[in-house]
Amino acid sequence: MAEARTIGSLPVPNAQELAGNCNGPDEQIRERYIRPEASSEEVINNDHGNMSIPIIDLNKLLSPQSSEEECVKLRSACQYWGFFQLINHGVPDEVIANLRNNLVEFFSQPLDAKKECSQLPNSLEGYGQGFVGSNDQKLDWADMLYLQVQPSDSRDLRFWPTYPASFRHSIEAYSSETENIALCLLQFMAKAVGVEPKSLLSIFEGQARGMRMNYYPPCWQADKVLGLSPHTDPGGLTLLLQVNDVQGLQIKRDGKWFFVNAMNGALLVNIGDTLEILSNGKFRSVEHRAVIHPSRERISAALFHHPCQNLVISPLPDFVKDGKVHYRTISYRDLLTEYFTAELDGRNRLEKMKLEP
Ligand SMILES: O=C(O)CCC(=O)C(=O)O
Ligand SMILES: [Fe+2]
Repeated sequence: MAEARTIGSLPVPNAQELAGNCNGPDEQIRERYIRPEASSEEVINNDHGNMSIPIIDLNKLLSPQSSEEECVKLRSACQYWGFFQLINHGVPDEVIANLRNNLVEFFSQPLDAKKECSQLPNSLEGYGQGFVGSNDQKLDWADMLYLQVQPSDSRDLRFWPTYPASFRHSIEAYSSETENIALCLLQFMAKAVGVEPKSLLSIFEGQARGMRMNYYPPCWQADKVLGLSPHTDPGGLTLLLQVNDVQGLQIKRDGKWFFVNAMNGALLVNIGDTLEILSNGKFRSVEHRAVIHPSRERISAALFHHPCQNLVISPLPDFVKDGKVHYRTISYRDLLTEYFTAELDGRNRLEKMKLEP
């Protein structure tokens, strides 16, 4: 997201270092990291039946005998959950394993080594923390490495780690193996709701993709902090890979948080704001957050698919069959600027764009 390159953020401590220095019962967590909502809101941990997020099989979508039935599941997943676990996605195990190993190794280096790819002033690309706009903003218990990965000529290699030696190659391989997954899903999503597949495809084909690799250090008072504040993703589809075996993603449904048990080998897919608006609300961009483990680090990698920077987003005519437009028009640039800087978090930003029924 080009905006990530032009938005300056206030410097804040490195969370991994902070955690390393204060991980004992005698230490107080700094005030700016204390988040009462981390433990005050109800969390559903039940992973059975209609309480668990849907599983979609890409193979079944692609085979003529099962496609229609799987499309019905996909439609329901996009309408009611905004999230699903994608299995049989075709990304080779080895490509995922290499990325996983390299990420674990990258984050386990001493801080000085990671600082070789530090964010620069006025940019969120590179190694550092998420956007911080004021000195009293609450802080997330996390560090990140954000890279623009596609198109390949937009890469800024200053921020691409050179250690481990195979890291750049791993990101490249993962990025190219996942290239068509989101585009393919978009076509099935359109088909599932009776819309011409080209309508969504043409908006995302060949556009920018960015990868946000999140590092969540453990915290002995894990229920007092948050790894990633509640938010919705701004773009089209996000492919989220849980890198190690520590769970921590929660999504909001009917006012309650649901703990997601990411399946090993699956990719978590979620819908971003742009897709909710384009689909006139048919597909839902769902609020999610990351929580912290008391004794183990957690790593995740989110691959964001963006539309063209200059896109002016409004519901597509194919999705406005009943004649009612439910969202205001907004440029993607403004949407991104709001994502990075606005005070509104969670779904509130998106709610503001809704027109009165
Ligand atoms: O770490 C996670 O599970 C969530 C990451 C996420 O939502 C993001 O990077 O936008
Ligand atoms: Fe997200």
